[in-house]
Amino acid sequence: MDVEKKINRLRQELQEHNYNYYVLDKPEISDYIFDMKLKELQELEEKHPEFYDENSPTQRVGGAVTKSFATVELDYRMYSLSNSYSKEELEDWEKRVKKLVDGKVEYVCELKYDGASISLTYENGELVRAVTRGDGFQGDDVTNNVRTIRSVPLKLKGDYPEKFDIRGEIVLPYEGFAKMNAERVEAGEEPYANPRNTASGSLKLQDSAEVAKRPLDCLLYNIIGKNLNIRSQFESLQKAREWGFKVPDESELKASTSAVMDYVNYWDIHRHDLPYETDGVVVKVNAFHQQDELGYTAKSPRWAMAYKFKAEQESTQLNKITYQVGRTGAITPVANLEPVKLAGTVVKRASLHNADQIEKLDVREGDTVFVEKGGEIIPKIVGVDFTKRDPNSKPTQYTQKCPECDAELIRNEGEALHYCPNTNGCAPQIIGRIQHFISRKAMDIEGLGGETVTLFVNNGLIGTYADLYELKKEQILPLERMAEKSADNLINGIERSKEIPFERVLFALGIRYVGETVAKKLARHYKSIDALEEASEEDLVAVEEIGERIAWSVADFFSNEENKEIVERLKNYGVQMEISAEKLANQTNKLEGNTFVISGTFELSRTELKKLIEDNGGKVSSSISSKTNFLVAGESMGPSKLAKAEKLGTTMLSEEEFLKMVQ
Ligand SMILES: NC(=O)c1ccc[n+]([C@@H]2O[C@H](COP(=O)([O-])OP(=O)(O)OC[C@H]3O[C@@H](n4cnc5c(N)ncnc54)[C@H](O)[C@@H]3O)[C@@H](O)[C@H]2O)c1
Ligand SMILES: [Zn+2]
Repeated sequence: MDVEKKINRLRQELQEHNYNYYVLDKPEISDYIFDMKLKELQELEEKHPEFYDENSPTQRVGGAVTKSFATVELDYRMYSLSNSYSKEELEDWEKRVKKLVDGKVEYVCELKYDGASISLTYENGELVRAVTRGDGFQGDDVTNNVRTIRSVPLKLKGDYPEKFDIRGEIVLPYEGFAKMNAERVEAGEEPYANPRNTASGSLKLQDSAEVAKRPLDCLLYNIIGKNLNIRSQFESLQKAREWGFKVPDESELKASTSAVMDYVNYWDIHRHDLPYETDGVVVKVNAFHQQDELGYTAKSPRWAMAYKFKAEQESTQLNKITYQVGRTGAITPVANLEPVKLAGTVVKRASLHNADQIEKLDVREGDTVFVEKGGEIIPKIVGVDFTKRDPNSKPTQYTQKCPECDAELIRNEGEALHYCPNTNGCAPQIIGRIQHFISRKAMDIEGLGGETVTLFVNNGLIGTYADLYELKKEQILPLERMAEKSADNLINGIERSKEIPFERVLFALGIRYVGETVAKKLARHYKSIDALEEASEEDLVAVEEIGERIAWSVADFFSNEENKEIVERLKNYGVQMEISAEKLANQTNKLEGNTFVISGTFELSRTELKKLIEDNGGKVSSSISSKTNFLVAGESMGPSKLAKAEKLGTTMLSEEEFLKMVQ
């Protein structure tokens, strides 16, 4: 192919991947493949300087500003990093460094945290601004979202300078990521792909209250400003710690690239013990005066180099594709593999996500596939080794029947997953639903665990969660491992669950897409199961924050006669199917459709104010935006909130005025 054409094609391709990665947070290729393509482009451009273009992905930071936030100029540019994948590349870099600077060079090794870059500005010890990297010159103002991250200090300690910027990475530690995904799966939704994209996506949410719920963390690595009196990168890390920032303490000072390689090799193995994802090591020339001598290229500092870990990938044979049925009937395809060792564990199964993914990768039984372990618990298939494909193999036909009950599967328009519609006759759904019903956040039935539920179902004692309320001690005593005392506990636990408030009962029913929050909203709005049952899809969509998908799912649940009967039975056993009279007496819809921000100090506590707003149907948000209807302003309210409210023309209320609204 003609070189110019090839260069242009690569540029276009890389730009598209940048967009998928930075703007949509949905990369379609692995980082390694991306880096190899970028390298190919770089080499072509070096050989053919006549095709130089300042807009090439080799010359520009890959991100972009979005339209959803205010765009702000960065006081100091944010760069990308050059990267290397081998000792040789690192040694070449060292040679270039030594050519350009005088004297002894020391290197700081830091872990390369894999998340979203952020720049924080502090003035007089207070966080005033948080901006994403954007295109490196200007970024998105995400201050309100970043304020909700607990490891970001809002006020500093020690002898910090009057004004400075600090750079870092917003990450989502594995534990929090796994918890978020467990909750999504609970609500019948597809899990998030990996911590990095979820962290970056979280930062771009419009509702800060939603961001606050995400267990994000902020790790800092660089202080920038004027007259800071800091002379090296290592000292800068130390200072940041002293002022109250979270700076991981794995960083080390090294005298040569061979010592750097020891550090890299150690962390390549031990990175799995860290609580968050890392994708390499960043090596930086320590002394700031040497950094100044080295300077920058169009895109990255010459004084730093990222050594990237290779994603852990192996190839193995795919023996069979099987299908699993979840509690909500969602089907997930699973690749059963010839066992292979990957990142220290033996892998036998990998996720294939859904039918689209299988089609996109064109995975077939008998193929040799590439398996990768990212932030996920279960590894995934990232590609097929087509050179090894049996020429007689045929494209995978996604199953049309439920593997458990043989029912014909359905797939709703616009949805990625297939479902088994045989809700009340499909074993994993029956068991999963009862297990969800008894779980801690739902009916919280003490003395009853998931395995016991399976035992009961398999012994024909129960077939729906309503059957729990008919269980007799005599029935369960003969079962394995059931002692007198545990049987009593269990029966008492079931009895006590009749006190669980309606909103949690609604969540416990396990209606697809009705998670905890949605259940609360529906309970508040409809107040009883009868009213909810009568609501049409149109009525439901009209409720604030209830989308079409949820509305459809709720209506679908109640259109099923068996479900209606189960609900009726629960009501007759005395399970709470409406908001209690006492609670109802305190609740109105006076503030429905209005969003409030509370700022300052009041006679009432903030919790009391918040409860008043919510009990009267209003919504509380932590930051002012164009969606805020009222700002309840107390004593000593923050000047930035006031300025923002004035700018947006938000109506301000005193405590007294607010109380009149809900009287
Ligand atoms: N898969 C895809 O489609 C796709 C598309 C675009 C980019 N990418 C990936 O993203 C990378 C390019 O992104 P980039 O330009 O942000 O470069 P980068 O992520 O390789 O390096 C720069 C970034 O590293 C981060 N970082 C983490 N720890 C650091 C530390 N201790 N010190 C300094 N910086 C630290 C900073 O946020 C900085 O902005 C590529 O390597 C590529 O693998 C992938
Ligand atoms: Zn089924």
